[in-house]
Amino acid sequence: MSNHPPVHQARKRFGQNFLRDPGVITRIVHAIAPRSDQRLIEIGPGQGALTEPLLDAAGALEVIELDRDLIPGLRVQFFNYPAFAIHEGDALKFDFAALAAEGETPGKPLRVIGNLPYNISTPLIFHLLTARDVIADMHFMLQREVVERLAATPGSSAWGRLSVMAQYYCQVDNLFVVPPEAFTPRPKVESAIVRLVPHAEPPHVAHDEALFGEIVREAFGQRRKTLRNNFKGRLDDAAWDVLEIDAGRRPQTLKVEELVRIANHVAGATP
Ligand SMILES: C[S@@+](CC[C@H](N)C(=O)[O-])C[C@H]1O[C@@H](n2cnc3c(N)ncnc32)[C@H](O)[C@@H]1O
Repeated sequence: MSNHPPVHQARKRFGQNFLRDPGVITRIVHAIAPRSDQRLIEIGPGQGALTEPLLDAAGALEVIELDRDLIPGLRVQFFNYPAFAIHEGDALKFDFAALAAEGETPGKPLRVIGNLPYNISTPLIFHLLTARDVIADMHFMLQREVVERLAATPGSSAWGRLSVMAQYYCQVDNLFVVPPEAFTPRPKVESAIVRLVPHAEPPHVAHDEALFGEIVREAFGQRRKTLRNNFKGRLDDAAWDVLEIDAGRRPQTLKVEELVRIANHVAGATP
């Protein structure tokens, strides 16, 4: 059992919407299924809605919290848990690879969890993807629309750069929707829980991942244009023939594997 935290006024600039619904909290913890031999990292513990059941299940937990005013409350609340640690700071700048290399179990992959502030969710996911080698999996509560983009399939309206980059590096599962009433204060939009599990090896390997990222950005830069127009400076009709991709298609229809094929062709063609 934890101690009772002091009263805190939710702050908009830190994207604070605190989870209050015990049924939703149980469902999230159940989906994560934490175990005592795992290294759990929670981003943005807030007032500990997820922290407490995660700690009870795993026995150990580290949190990263940016709002300094929440830190004393967390210290009081989890005073009785010896294996609870707080990292004060910005998760967007946090070195997850260095964290995984240190501590009592260096090298143990991290399980990252967070009910994330909506304003930082996409950059934070891109930041975490750079540390994917030290991450076992990630479970996030995000704006429902962002989860739908992460887990989209080619051809759908939600399919875009975020879907491609997430699915290049991870298996992505849209788990369930969480209504605004589950939080205080209530957000204006619906939320959803997503699971991202980094692939040990990407199923389709881009030889130059930075170039792959550029190609994906260019592909979706102007969605209404055909591939021929979007890649005018890079690929001519002969190249599209070699790639066996119809240059009259829209970027929205491209699969991850096709984007990898384009990037690898461009990489090969670049002197
Ligand atoms: C949506 S609230 C979730 C709070 C709590 N986990 C819950 O479910 O009730 C987001 C939390 O992330 C924290 N936060 C915001 N920006 C952050 C950042 N860049 N790095 C770490 N924590 C951040 C906020 O202060 C807040 O505690």
